[in-house]
Amino acid sequence: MTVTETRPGGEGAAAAPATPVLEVRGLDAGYGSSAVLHDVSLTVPRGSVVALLGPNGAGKTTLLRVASGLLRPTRGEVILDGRDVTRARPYQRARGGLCHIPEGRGVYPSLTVRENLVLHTWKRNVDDALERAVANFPILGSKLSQPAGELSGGQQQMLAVMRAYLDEPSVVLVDEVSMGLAPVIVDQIYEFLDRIRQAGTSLLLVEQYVHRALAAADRVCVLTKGRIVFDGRPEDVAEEVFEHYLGVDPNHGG
Ligand SMILES: Nc1ncnc2c1ncn2[C@@H]1O[C@H](COP(=O)(O)OP(=O)(O)OP(=O)(O)O)[C@@H](O)[C@H]1O
Repeated sequence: MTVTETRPGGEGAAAAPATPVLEVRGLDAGYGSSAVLHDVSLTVPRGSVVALLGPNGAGKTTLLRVASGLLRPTRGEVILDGRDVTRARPYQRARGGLCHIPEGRGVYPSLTVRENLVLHTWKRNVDDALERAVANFPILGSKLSQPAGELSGGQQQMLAVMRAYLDEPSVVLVDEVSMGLAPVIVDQIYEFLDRIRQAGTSLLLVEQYVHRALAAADRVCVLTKGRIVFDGRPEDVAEEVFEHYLGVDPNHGG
């Protein structure tokens, strides 16, 4: 185990254990006159992993953007740790315990690996943070002085996901973390996310590999054309949902 501490659940007093760490209720959102999300509600129970699945263009990234405050909904609420943050700015939600790891490599390419890590040590001792990063992803240890832009895609993703540990969030939104990566690297990143989860952090995962997401998740929400069409346990996802909405064989691959 390289991540062992229990998460405090962000700034201020932690909410009661039964309070979901994140809830969105009745969200409508879009871009200009283009409506994307329609009456979307979703709950991330404390300590759980929720997989948000759905076809391309369904609105998964849009939902994460609304949850983290990058996009203002036209209707509905976002509740973080029992507090209504619908009107809160992204940095206020970050201070409240929400960490958003966006699609693509969320690193500063011209800064060194060390500098990228140190940017996320506002809650931590720098030496401890570097040590933890290297313990989780040893390859980063030999690259601390290199610009992050010179790392491979997988190494950049390792660096990006370290925020899920360094920021000490209560909930992490992870968007397409596997995109374009070799399966062996994806395995390492999922092992890291599992350690984060075991330490008490909740996760909302958008993932293109349906079966990998189902294996990691306690709960699954399927979004299609901006509407939730399934919300339940991974083992209860019906064949029809796999075939019609997710486009994968219920038993293999994907
Ligand atoms: N910045 C933007 N401006 C206008 N329309 C956008 C913008 N971002 C996304 N959209 C549109 O919103 C819809 C939902 O996009 P979104 O990226 O949320 O879907 P997604 O489910 O994450 O898709 P994917 O799996 O392909 O990443 C799409 O029709 C997309 O074209």
